[in-house]
Amino acid sequence: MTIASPDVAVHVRDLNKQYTVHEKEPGLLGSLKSFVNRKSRSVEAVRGVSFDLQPGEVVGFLGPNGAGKTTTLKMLSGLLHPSAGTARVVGFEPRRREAAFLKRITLVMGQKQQLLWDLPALDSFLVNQAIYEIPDDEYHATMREFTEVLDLGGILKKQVRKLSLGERMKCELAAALLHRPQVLFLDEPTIGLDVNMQEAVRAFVRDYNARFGATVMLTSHYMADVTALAQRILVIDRGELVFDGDLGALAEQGSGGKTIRVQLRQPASPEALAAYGQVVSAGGLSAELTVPRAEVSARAARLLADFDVADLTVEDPPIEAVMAELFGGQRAPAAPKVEVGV
Ligand SMILES: Nc1ncnc2c1ncn2[C@@H]1O[C@H](COP(=O)(O)OP(=O)(O)OP(=O)(O)O)[C@@H](O)[C@H]1O
Repeated sequence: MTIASPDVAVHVRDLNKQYTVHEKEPGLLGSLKSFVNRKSRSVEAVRGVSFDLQPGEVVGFLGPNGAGKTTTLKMLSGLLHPSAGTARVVGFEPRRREAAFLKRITLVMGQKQQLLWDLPALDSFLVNQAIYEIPDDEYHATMREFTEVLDLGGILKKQVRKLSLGERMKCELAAALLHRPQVLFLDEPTIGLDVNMQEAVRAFVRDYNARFGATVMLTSHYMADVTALAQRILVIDRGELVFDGDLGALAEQGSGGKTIRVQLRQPASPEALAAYGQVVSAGGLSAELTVPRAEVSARAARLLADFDVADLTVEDPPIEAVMAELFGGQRAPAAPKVEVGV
């Protein structure tokens, strides 16, 4: 059933996805064995996930490899049917893939290409114009904007196969957003790109969000993407949502301390600073210390009292450090259920 005029952009309740994986031992004998005694394994990729995204929100969707991010985004785009639970995106049930729904969303997968390989990107854009029934004037206006913002001028007429990865990704983004979707599911949109190109993609997404009030759900292994774009973070681990909050609150999850950076007017030795925290770097007039979270104020006050301090800042640990702490351990994946069938 389709629900019109939603208050929330994305509504997810108790979403589950199980994959059934058939297993076969290697070689001819393995093939014969699987013929008479087929083994299948059920993988619970997404388990009981619930969240709502408000219109215009930009949300970072993080988690270790195999956590269930792509599976969730595919369910929200209607490419996969949930095994159980509810998903509504701008009021539509994604699995139905209604035309009105597809016009409002897009899914960009950094690892998969959607452009026609042997043709110039411009031809793919025209195909998308026809698919999404974009009126000519809107198409030309959007193309003008995207060409300028993404600097597509010199590459639109080149065969896609001859584009660099960065150039191709810019064209992929333009093609995927040509119909001005309200909800963007971006799965690793900057993967493999150099830092300049990553920044260009980020700037484009930020600008699109600001101008069209689009809702964005973004996965990325580059934390800079997430910290630059997302106000809110969802963390999924082994199929379950384990965190939903802002970046600062995520940093609190780690046991690591905060970073105090000081700029001094008189040089101080690392030994002198060691009494105030764990010295990460020191030398001359600047120093960086890690201090236990609970003692930040007291240590900062002592530093200000004991040294001639020109500047002092307190920062959360880099989000990479928090994620590495949360997921760095080589934990076994959720124990799969093994089913033996004939
Ligand atoms: N088509 C499939 N058939 C069977 N199992 C699958 C399939 N796709 C994904 N899985 C399994 O589901 C789990 C979740 O995979 P998913 O791709 O959603 O994770 P992810 O968080 O996107 O990982 P990554 O960051 O590595 O891309 C993994 O255990 C994966 O092996």
